[in-house]
Amino acid sequence: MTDEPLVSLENAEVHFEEEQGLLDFSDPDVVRAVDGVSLDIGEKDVVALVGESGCGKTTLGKTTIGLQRPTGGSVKYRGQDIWDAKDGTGDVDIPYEEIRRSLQIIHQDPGSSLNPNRKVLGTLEAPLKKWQPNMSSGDRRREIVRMLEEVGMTPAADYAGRYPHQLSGGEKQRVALIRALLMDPDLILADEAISALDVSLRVDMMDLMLDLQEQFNTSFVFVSHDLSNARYIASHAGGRIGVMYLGELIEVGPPEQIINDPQHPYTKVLRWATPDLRTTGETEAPPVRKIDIPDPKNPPSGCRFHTRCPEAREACTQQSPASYANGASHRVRCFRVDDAHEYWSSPPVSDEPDDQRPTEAHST
Ligand SMILES: Nc1ncnc2c1ncn2[C@@H]1O[C@H](COP(=O)(O)OP(=O)(O)OP(=O)(O)O)[C@@H](O)[C@H]1O
Repeated sequence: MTDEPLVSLENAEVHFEEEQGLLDFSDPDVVRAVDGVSLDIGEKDVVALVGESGCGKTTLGKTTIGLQRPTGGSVKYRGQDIWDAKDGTGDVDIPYEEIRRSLQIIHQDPGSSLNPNRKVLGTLEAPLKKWQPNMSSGDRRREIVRMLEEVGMTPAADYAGRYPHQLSGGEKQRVALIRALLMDPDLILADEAISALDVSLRVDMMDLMLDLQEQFNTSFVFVSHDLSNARYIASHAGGRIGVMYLGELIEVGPPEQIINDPQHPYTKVLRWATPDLRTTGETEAPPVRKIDIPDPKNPPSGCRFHTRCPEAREACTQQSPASYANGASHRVRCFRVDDAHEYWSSPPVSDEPDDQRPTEAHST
């Protein structure tokens, strides 16, 4: 990693206002999809984002690559605020076009991101024509053949002439991956890029991404709801796992730390919920006080996990934990990593019904 992060999020938030009917005059509900997330991504870095459905992984991933405008905080590419570059405000050192090319995405469903009426050759020629207009047609084709062979789609000439419906799910995803790589990106967001594939093909696809990541010196943000897959990618790439809960990044660190010695009680729940990662001492019952996930439109006050957390104390209901450093590359949003915090002298929470507790929305 160089000193300047490739992408840097500072206190980023994305709050979505729910759509309302014309004759609804009340204030719209707001979903806090991403809240107060700070994260640096370096060159050749890999961050696997995990968490339950709806916790904000995709929104955070899209914010990281400049596809989602944050409603608060900042997102910078090599020190350049992405949205200042887009809007032409302030001193723009890196043009938006350059940022757009450098930050790419591959989607969960490659079928819908490939034009059904375009052969593979046409799909892959488009980015080269746009970003390398001086490249001769022959060189373009040579490059595409080389990439198809690289990802195991041989004979390449045969695959180049196929339409998306003539490809398997894994082959479509490989074409989407080549298309992103042909832009010569610095960072690729792989948004649940393997979840639609047959289980037997997922490891192959992850291995391919790891190979290409290494070969092209690309950084990856890998979004997954599966902690095992996140561990596989992050540990093979020497990267990190980031755990999200209700819009917040509650723990981020090296995979072996996150899996073998998680510090946030919610990370322990995720590990418990992943059968092949459960440790022998773990119980049959999930390590939570309550199963129900709170409504992201009305998240709990203080620590968002306190309503389910078996370790929660009164302090957790009142204050939102900072992101504490716990070693060089490990951060945790939980008072328990701060030996001096008043949490330790505060009484355990009583299990009164949630509706008797103040929420952020009600208490402000
Ligand atoms: N464009 C939008 N408008 C309104 N709400 C949105 C929008 N996009 C996402 N949300 C809401 O923001 C929250 C986070 O969604 P997001 O898709 O980022 O979560 P996720 O962790 O990726 O979920 P999943 O694993 O189910 O894809 C959810 O409550 C979702 O309904």
